[in-house]
Amino acid sequence: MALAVGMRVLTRALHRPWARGLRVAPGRTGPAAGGGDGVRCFGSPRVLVEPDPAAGVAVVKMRNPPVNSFSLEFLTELLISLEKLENDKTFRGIILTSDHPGIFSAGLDLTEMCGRKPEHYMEYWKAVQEMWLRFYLSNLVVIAAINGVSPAGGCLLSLTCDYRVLANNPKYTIGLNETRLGIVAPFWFKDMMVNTVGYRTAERALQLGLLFPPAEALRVGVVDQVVPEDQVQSTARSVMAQWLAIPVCRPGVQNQGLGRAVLSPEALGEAPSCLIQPLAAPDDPWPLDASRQSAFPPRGLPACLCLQAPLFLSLVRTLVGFGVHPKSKRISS
Ligand SMILES: CC/C=C\C/C=C\CCCC/C=C/C(=O)SCCNC(=O)CCNC(=O)[C@H](O)C(C)(C)COP(=O)(O)OP(=O)(O)OC[C@H]1O[C@@H](n2cnc3c(N)ncnc32)[C@H](O)[C@@H]1OP(=O)(O)O
Repeated sequence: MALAVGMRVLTRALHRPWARGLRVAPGRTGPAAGGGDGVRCFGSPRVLVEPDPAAGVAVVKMRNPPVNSFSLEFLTELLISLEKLENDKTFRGIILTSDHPGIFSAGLDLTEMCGRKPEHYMEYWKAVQEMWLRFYLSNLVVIAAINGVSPAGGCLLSLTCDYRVLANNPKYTIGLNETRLGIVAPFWFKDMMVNTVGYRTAERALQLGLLFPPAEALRVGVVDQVVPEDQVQSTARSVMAQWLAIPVCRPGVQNQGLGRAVLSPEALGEAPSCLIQPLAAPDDPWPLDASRQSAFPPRGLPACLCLQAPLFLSLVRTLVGFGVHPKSKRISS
């Protein structure tokens, strides 16, 4: 299904450039997550924050209908909310969830990735990287309460979290399905998966673009807990309490070196400029040999990405995931 929808979105974006405007969700106020008096929700059109100051926790709800895809506007708002919470010493942890049960996030907004100018790709890609880095390196404990389907970038976002609770609904699949869209997951997506589920499981999952239903997701370790749908939020809160009982939980982990396992100079900001590298750069450390050329375009590569072949190829070369050439087993760590 993800494949069909992905293709449909990409094709439509090419033909309906005018339809890419902002989707503004209505604002909302309400009681604090903890039910305390006088504490109001805040946030932005696409991100709702329900603070529970007494517990030191805020529930951050993604609300970018219809599928919480990562549009540039949404990423910007999400990062602003995170920064606000990080700068407010009241909070030590956040629970990341969807305001629209059924869909945690459809991942990157496919309409941001075709039919645009190179500057837009750079801006967009930078925002995607920043989202990843900021969540991954946050000094807040982040628990994902995954209350819906979570492919590709949606899965990546959850992988930045300290713990993942998934609702037990067979429709709520999770994984890095990029290859099914004819896209190669960037190396840092891949590294996050390797760190979470181990090399062999990640290798197979990325090559086949597997989306795991809850039981499988738990078995391979892409999520930490699967609970009945109506217990996702309460479980996330219990887990958070466990984490917050440790005085230096998240910074402590980073001090031990675990939190920076996949960081590299490329991840820290060079990728956008790599996006517009000439296709056959003379200093290419990994020249496009015949075997790899034959891998392009990958079967099922969306037409719009083919049209942007130079950009796409240099991106693929730079943001290495598993298996541009499936037998290469090239690991960029
Ligand atoms: C700058 C970089 C330049 C080039 C990039 C090249 C490579 C970089 C690779 C980076 C790695 C990529 C990571 C990603 O995250 S790619 C996105 C992958 N996502 C998916 O595969 C999910 C696709 N969607 C679905 O499977 C379903 O929509 C979903 C989430 C299961 C929900 O199903 P359902 O409730 O039935 O809803 P619909 O399918 O009817 O969808 C409703 C509506 O939303 C549109 N839509 C769905 N997904 C996306 C999306 N990712 N981006 C944008 N829009 C999306 C869908 O088309 C419908 O639109 P409509 O107008 O018909 O209402």
